Amino acid sequence: MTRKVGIIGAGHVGADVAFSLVTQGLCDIIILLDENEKKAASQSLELRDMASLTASRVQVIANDYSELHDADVLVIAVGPKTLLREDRLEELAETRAAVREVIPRVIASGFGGVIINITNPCDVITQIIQQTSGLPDSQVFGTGTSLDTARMKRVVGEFFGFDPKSVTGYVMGEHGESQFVAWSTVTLGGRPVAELAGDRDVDWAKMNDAVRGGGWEILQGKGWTSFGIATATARLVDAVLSNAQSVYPVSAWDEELSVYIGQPAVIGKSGIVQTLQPELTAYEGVAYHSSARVITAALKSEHKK
Ligand SMILES: NC(=O)c1ccc[n+]([C@@H]2O[C@H](COP(=O)([O-])OP(=O)(O)OC[C@H]3O[C@@H](n4cnc5c(N)ncnc54)[C@H](O)[C@@H]3O)[C@@H](O)[C@H]2O)c1
Repeated sequence: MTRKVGIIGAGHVGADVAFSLVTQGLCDIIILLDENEKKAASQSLELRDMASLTASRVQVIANDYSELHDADVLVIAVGPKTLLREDRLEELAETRAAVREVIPRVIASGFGGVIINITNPCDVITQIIQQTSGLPDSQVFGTGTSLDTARMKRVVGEFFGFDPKSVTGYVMGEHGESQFVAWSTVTLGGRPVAELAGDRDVDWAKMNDAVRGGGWEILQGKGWTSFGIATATARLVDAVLSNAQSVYPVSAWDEELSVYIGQPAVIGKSGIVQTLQPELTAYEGVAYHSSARVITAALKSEHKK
């Protein structure tokens, strides 16, 4: 069976997602789309240059929306004119307009696969994509707190001197300023971090800030972030293509709060199989609800103008 993946937005993030998929041989065909057609064509040409060097063959096609009709997965990575903003919500006016322009074209192609959204503000844009597409909410999800969770694993792993892969647990809530590390879920080798810290004086709030501020720190130096999110997205694309039933922290629909928000969810071939709300402490529960309010307020902000 041919595994076909579309990517809209051939900038830093979209191109690095394609690069990850090609180098890891995770799909057979990539459709790269961008309003800057020259850029999408160049990116695809460079990716095709890799064909003789990678283990498996991946076909890359540029700028043809009609090719999406039988794609299994579509990654949204369109961006605003400038990325240098500390709060991702500031991208909303531009990125909302961009997805409202591209999604009807996607649906017109006959696309019926799973949409994975990266574009910021991720949770808000994911909801707009779902509403605009008319696809079931399980078939549309965002990368959400995947990247923040990877950052948390780096911060915690480096603090305790462990491989970040040995850290389990989740960052939850908005992929933005109101996110929080759900410390009660974080373990190292099965032991809760608080227990492992023992008598050490750990500044948990500072660690939380290091996780939340990680993206801004990178943006200030290089102007964009892409390696982490591209790697996380490649894992999610693979989870859909292989019907993995794996758990990832993504922006999934919360039925009770009527909002897309970062939480652990099981990913399979039709998208979200189920969400798995961990048992949070009272403090974390409050943080989750207040983060949901931030996302909802951003969604409603358009109607106030
Ligand atoms: N969710 C996450 O964890 C995460 C991490 C990093 C970046 N991002 C977000 O990803 C997005 C892309 O970032 P980037 O660094 O690749 O930006 P970029 O400027 O390098 O690329 C964005 C691309 O989108 C294209 N584009 C804009 N409007 C379009 C439209 N209507 N149709 C087709 N193409 C369009 C642009 O031409 C450009 O090539 C941003 O919103 C950024 O904030 C999210």
